[in-house]
Amino acid sequence: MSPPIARISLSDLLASEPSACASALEACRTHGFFYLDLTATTIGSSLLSASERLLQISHQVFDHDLEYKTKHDLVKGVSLFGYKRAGTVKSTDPNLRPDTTEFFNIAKDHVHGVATSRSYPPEITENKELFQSFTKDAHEVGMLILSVLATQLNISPHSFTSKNIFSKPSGDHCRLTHKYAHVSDKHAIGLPSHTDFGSITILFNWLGGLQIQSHDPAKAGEWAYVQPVENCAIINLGDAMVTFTNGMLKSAKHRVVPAPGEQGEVDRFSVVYFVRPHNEAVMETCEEFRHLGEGGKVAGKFEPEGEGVLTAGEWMRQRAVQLGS
Ligand SMILES: O=C(O)CCC(=O)C(=O)O
Ligand SMILES: [Fe+2]
Repeated sequence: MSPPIARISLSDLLASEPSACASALEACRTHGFFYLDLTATTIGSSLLSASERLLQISHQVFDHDLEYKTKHDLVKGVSLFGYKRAGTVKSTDPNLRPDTTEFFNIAKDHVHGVATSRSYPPEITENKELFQSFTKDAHEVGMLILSVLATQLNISPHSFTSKNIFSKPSGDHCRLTHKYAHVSDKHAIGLPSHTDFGSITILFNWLGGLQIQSHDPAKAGEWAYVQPVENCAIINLGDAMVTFTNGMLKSAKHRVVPAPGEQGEVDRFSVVYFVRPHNEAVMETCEEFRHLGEGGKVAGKFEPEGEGVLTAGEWMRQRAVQLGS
């Protein structure tokens, strides 16, 4: 079966290769998801090796008992950084199945000293340099993709990157996830259907289970697996890009289910970086897309409460209570 999303080479994007840049735009206008092949680039190799080391750290940190992990709990409705135990994500699953995934969310601002840090377990604090390089590289790849998309849309290449400045306080974070093996509760779901909140997500996983909704008209509404591909990250856009482009670019719904066959019987890990607009960025449609009218009202888009235009910081405070992504 052919993969449901395109595979685009980072090296081609770095070289502004026209067909790769056009494919990135096409992928973001349709699925909002694509594979990014990281081979043959310095930054890609460094991200791949960092993701492997973060996978090892995930094994260690999640192996502790719940009491150890919950000492570093995130505070629902206040901050999304820290530990989230399994079963606490707002459920959007039609059968209300509990999620079986625990997270550690590690703020970019905490590892780079942009904001005062919070408590994290020693497995995380003792590897600060790794978290620093991973977050910096992942953000840089995110900025490359955002500038490719802007250029392809014939707007200033800085239109999106200027809303995601690394050195400014933001909700950017690295997430380590662990889904328990699917043996105890056959009915459980890994992560219920959601869209990501920010601008762009860079995802590393090693086992199947991630699904997006099929874009094949014959299979409308059906879920399709996006399998891990060696040396590739999975890229997807979040709701902020839907707002900035008035729905021209998509943030696709996705979920994690137990992988089919033997893969479902083992623990599953993923390493994620979420690029989010910096806190003071204004969450409004860029001028160039205003003529699209109501096009921005697409399924899955986060609709904040309240009148007027909000900043990303205010958006995030509202979204924090949902604890999705
Ligand atoms: O683990 C995965 O493959 C996806 C994780 C995800 O969608 C999220 O953390 O928002
Ligand atoms: Fe997600």
